[in-house]
Amino acid sequence: MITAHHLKKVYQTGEIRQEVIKDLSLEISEGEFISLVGPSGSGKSTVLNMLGCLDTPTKGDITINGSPITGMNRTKMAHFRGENIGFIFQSFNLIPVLSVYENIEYPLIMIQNLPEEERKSRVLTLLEEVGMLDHKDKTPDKISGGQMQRVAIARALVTNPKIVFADEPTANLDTKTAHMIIELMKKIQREHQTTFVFATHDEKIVSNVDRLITLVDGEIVADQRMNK
Ligand SMILES: Nc1ncnc2c1ncn2[C@@H]1O[C@H](COP(=O)(O)OP(=O)(O)OP(=O)(O)O)[C@@H](O)[C@H]1O
Repeated sequence: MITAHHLKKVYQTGEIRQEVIKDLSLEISEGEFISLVGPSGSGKSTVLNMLGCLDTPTKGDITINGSPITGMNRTKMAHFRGENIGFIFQSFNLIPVLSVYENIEYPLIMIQNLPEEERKSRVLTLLEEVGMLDHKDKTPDKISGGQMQRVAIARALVTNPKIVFADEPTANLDTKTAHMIIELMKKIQREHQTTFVFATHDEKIVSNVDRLITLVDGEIVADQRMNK
């Protein structure tokens, strides 16, 4: 479903040139639940952003669901991302002036011709699924961090993406809430066959993954499939 071949990423900031990813190849199958671990600065976010169409590699090719995404122009890529990919961020990135319901509904505004009833039904189903139906009219400042991340998960899923990337989704949460968030993502992966790829520092919270990819200095140093 995702194939990345010989990815290279160089950041150029003024005079400083930093080769963060040198030569990374990776294949991800449909429905996998993958954790990308590694020390700070090892390139986890860079890899997620490239696979998730938020950034482009300096060199190399990425194909998602048979579509070559490297080479797409920005508009085409944004469109592709909107239809195929969900994102969850460390800092939740909810819109403060919108209610929980409206935050989840927001990505659907980008999808034209979606009947009002379908829109409403998707949002309500997800609110139920992430356990936030009772809080649907609150603004983000009235709910806890764990609840904000539940809303962000629902928002990432509302477009029915086949792939969800999560960048340190539990970093701002206590250990118990972090476990609950991972369990929730796992449940959604089981029920919807959504592919999840999440980056984390914390190997303790990844006991439930199918596959653990370890990155050091922009290179995959281990790629383990976990037996259950
Ligand atoms: N937009 C950018 N411009 C310049 N350098 C960048 C940029 N983004 C990341 N870097 C550098 O690339 C390296 C890898 O960063 P990246 O955020 O991908 O690592 P990470 O493993 O996700 O780290 P962390 O766990 O701290 O989030 C770091 O040295 C970082 O400073």
